[in-house]
Amino acid sequence: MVDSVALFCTAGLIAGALYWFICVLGPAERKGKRASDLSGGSISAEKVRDNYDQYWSFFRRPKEIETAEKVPDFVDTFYNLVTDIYEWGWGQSFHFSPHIPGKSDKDATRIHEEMAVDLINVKPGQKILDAGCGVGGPMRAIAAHSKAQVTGITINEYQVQRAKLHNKKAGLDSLCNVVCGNFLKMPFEENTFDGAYSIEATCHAPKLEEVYSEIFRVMKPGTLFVSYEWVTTEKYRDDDEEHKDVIQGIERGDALPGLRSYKDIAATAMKVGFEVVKEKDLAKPPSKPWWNRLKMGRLAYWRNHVVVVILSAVGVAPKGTVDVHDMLFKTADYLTRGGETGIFSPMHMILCRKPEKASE
Ligand SMILES: C=C(CC[C@@H](C)[C@H]1CC[C@H]2C3=CC[C@H]4[C@H](C)[C@@H](O)CC[C@]4(C)[C@H]3CC[C@]12C)C(C)C
Ligand SMILES: C[S@@+](CC[C@H](N)C(=O)[O-])C[C@H]1O[C@@H](n2cnc3c(N)ncnc32)[C@H](O)[C@@H]1O
Repeated sequence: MVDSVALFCTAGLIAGALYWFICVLGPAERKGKRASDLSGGSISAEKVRDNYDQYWSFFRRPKEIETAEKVPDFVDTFYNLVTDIYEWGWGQSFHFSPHIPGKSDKDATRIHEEMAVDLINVKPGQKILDAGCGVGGPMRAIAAHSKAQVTGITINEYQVQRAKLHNKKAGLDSLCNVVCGNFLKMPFEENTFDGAYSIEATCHAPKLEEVYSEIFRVMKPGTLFVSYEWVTTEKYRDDDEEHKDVIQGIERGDALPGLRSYKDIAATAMKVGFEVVKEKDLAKPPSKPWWNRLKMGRLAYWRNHVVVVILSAVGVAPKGTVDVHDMLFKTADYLTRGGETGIFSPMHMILCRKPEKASE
């Protein structure tokens, strides 16, 4: 009798601990995405592994990535694979921000987002564009802070669903609108927006010129656009094998058709007709390292790895989730090396104005 009570209690304890380990521990945000909800985005569970293989095949045939028309599909596949893992392990804002001593990661993220909308100087009620909006973390912070009407665009249908759900839950759906589409060919009339911003998203465009000229087209004359760009810095040397290895690692783990040099950003903005108001690498001192958060998370990544392996084995998470998680695990390391060596920045800020007159 005593033996069976002990057995029952032990089984209960183990089940409770497993539930806590898998379902409760882990989400980056309070009430955020749980490990037990990991999916392949818009891809059905049984196709996740195939899509992961297809993602990698782009890198085995780099010419495919160079063919600009294939890139949006490749990026869409990537975000089907990673969106849930990002939300679970990072939160609703898919970008970096400088570490701020004494502030939480959540506050540092929000401050970095609010800075973008403060730079473009918009008034309550004005219409602004978020080019590459993810699941809308920045959009909600920016709408709440500025009271502007934000329209986000993302290539990934699953992100649109997630963003709309979050907007509604946050009570911000009257200020935030999300559409599925390609930022290289946006479904908006010219001269529509009173401002635009893009946070760590235009790096996915095969040609920066194409996305900048499209953003330029939909902005009203005299309005401002700010972008936080992923770039190689002046410290990057393409004859240094270690540098090349780090940058290639970042490209492969983050669906990038090719990282650009910081020098190309302002040149491209001017080429499409923008006037450059300000340009600054926000990662440079006195900013504190943006990669601190990635490094500090290492213990949690190991725990996440165990959780993902268990959930895939029992069929709760799609097969292939372990591979996707491993890919992110590796990219975290490349990104950290990029930050520590100073050869890479994910926050090269450029602020541009569309001139009042085309000839200005
Ligand atoms: C701007 C882009 C995405 C930037 C970041 C939001 C993501 C880059 C690398 C991602 C992650 C790496 C490690 C993952 C970890 C192994 C897992 O357990 C939990 C999620 C990670 C922390 C994940 C979270 C998002 C990133 C930091 C790109 C794509 C242009
Ligand atoms: C790293 S996420 C950043 C999301 C958001 N800015 C944030 O900080 O949370 C990059 C975003 O760019 C979007 N994106 C990439 N290429 C795109 C394209 N061609 N058209 C529209 N969106 C695109 C992705 O779908 C994703 O939402």
